[in-house]
Amino acid sequence: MSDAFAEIAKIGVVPVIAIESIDHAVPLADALLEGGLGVAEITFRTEAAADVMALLSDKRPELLLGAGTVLNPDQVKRAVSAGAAFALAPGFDPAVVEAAEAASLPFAPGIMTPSDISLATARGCRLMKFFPATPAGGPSMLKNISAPFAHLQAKFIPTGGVTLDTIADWLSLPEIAAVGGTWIAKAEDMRAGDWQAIAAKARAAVARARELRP
Ligand SMILES: O=C(O)C(=O)C[C@H](O)[C@H](O)COP(=O)(O)O
Repeated sequence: MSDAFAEIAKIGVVPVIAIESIDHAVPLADALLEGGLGVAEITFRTEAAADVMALLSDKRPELLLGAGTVLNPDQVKRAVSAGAAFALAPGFDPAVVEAAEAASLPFAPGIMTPSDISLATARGCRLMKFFPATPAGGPSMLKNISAPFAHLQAKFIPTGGVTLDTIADWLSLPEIAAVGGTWIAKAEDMRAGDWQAIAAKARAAVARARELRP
């Protein structure tokens, strides 16, 4: 596993962020860091994503910066030029895996079925996003679909419906590297400039992860 992914597994929580304005970038990063959360997945769900990553890799290099919702090879390139240290996607697209490999960008594709895991592991992936984790069946679903791949040391980041209250259900499984989700940095908190709320949610998530993985 890459250094970036090993670090994510150590932290145990990845905030998934759809950031609407470049003006939110530094205050958001500072809120996460103040909460003790040194990682962020900036998703390509918004226009601002690439500029936000470029700004943060310059101004807040201490934050482990990843690109999320990477849906095509062009976004892999944009993530790399913006200084992202890793990338994730909601689904599995071999063209994206290939582009990430060519760019030496650690990449975790999304999976939801044994077939997805089969395709992704055959393509060399060992860390995968389990999306949408909660509606797809929660921890017991992941436990079952990942069992045949355990000998490959496949690990997962569940996202989709994960909250502070369900972190424990996930992190107690050995095949989980970390949990992810948008509950830490909500769009409405960023819009309202409520950075303290984000710092508090980051702090609570980190504390919960540490309780489970001291
Ligand atoms: O955007 C991506 O690349 C994704 O893979 C999906 C996100 O991680 C989930 O949509 C987060 O889900 P919530 O925490 O329930 O809001």
